[in-house]
Amino acid sequence: MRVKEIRLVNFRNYAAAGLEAGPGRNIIYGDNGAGKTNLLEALHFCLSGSSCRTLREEEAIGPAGDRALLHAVLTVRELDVETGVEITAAGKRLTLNGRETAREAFPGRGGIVLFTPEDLLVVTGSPAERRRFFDRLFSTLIPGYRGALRAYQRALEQRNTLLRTCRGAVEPPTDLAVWTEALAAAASSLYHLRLKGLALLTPGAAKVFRPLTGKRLAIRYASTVPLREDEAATKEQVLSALAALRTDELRHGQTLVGPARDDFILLVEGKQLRSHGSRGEQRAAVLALKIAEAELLEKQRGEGVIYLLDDVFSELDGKRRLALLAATEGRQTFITTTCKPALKEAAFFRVENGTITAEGDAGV
Ligand SMILES: Nc1ncnc2c1ncn2[C@@H]1O[C@H](COP(=O)(O)OP(=O)(O)OP(=O)(O)O)[C@@H](O)[C@H]1O
Repeated sequence: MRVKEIRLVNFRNYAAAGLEAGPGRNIIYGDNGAGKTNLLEALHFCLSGSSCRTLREEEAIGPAGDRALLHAVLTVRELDVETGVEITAAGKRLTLNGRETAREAFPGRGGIVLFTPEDLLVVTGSPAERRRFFDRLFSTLIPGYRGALRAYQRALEQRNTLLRTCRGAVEPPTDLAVWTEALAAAASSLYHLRLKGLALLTPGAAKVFRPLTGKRLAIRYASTVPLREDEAATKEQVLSALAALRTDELRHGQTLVGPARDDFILLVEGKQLRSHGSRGEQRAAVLALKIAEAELLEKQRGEGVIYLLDDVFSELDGKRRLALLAATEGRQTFITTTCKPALKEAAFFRVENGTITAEGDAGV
C-alpha cells in the first residue's frame, strides 16, 4: 500500500494544499507550527478514516468555512483507490472511490505505523500508559487479544462495582465468588496472550534497537500474580492471590491484583530504561517497538505498511538517524522534521504557514 497523492481543503491551517508523494521516504520539513503534524494527520485520515490526534475531529475544520475536505489517491495491491473525508460539526462522511463507506472499509486500517512524540510516554509515563500502548499493539497483532481484553475489562468492572458497593464490609457479598471466578478466567487468558505478544515482539524490537544504540533491549512483564506455563494453573494463582487479598479488597472497594495492575518493564543492558536510559535511547526503544510492529503487521497482511513518523529525528544523532532510515528502508515513510536532513534518496516537501512546496517544483 502507498499514498500517491493527497489534497487538503480548509483542513486545520491549510486553506488548499496537497502533495504527490514519493514511493519511499517523504521528508516534510518546516518551522514549528508550520503544519507538519497537521499534514500527517490528514494522511492518517485518508488512510484509516480517522484522526490520529483527537476524538473531536471537528477541531480539524479550518477557519474558511464549515467543513474540511480531504482527498487521497492510494495504491492498494497494485490498484488505485480514492478515499475522501468530509468533516463537519455534524460528523464526518467517508468515501471510497466516490461511494459513501464505513471507516472499517478504509484500506489503511491496520496498515499504518504511527510514531508521535507522545509515544515516549510508553517509557517515561505511568504503568497505565505502558499497558495502553501494549494493549493497542497486541490488539492488532495477536488474534483474540481484543476480545480477551474486553472480557477482562468487563469482569473487572463488574467485580469492582460490587466491591465498591460493599466497601468496608467484613464479609464478602454472596455474588462476589461468581465475579471472582469470571475475573480469574479472563485474567489468565489475557496473561497468556500478553506473554505471547511479548515473545513475538521483543526479538524484532531488540534487533532494531541494537544498531540504533549499540545496546541490548529486553522487556520484562512485571506481574502482580505469579504466572505459570499452563493457563489453568495461572487461573489458580489469580484465585489464590485474590483470596489472600480479600480483606484489603473489601477495605479499598476494588480489585488489587491482575493485568490491570501490571507493568511492562523496558530494560537496556539489564537496567531500567525509564531511569537509566538517555532520551535518545528512550526514543530509540519506542521506535524499535514500532518498527518491530510494522514487520509483524506486514507478515500478517502480506503487504507493506506505511510509516507516519512525527518529529522522529529529535534527540537522535546523525549515526542513529541513518540507522533509523535503514530500518525503515523499503516502505513508504512520511517523516516530519524542523531541519531538512541531507539525504539523497527522498522526496522533500517544505511546509510553511499552511502551504506545501515540493522540492524541485512549485508545489501542487
Ligand atoms: N482547526 C484549525 N484551524 C486553523 N489552524 C489550526 C487548526 N488546528 C490547528 N491549527 C494550527 O496549525 C498550526 C500548525 O500545527 P502543527 O501541529 O501541524 O505544527 P508543526 O509544523 O507540526 O509544528 P511543530 O514543529 O511545533 O510540531 C498551529 O499553529 C495550530 O494553531
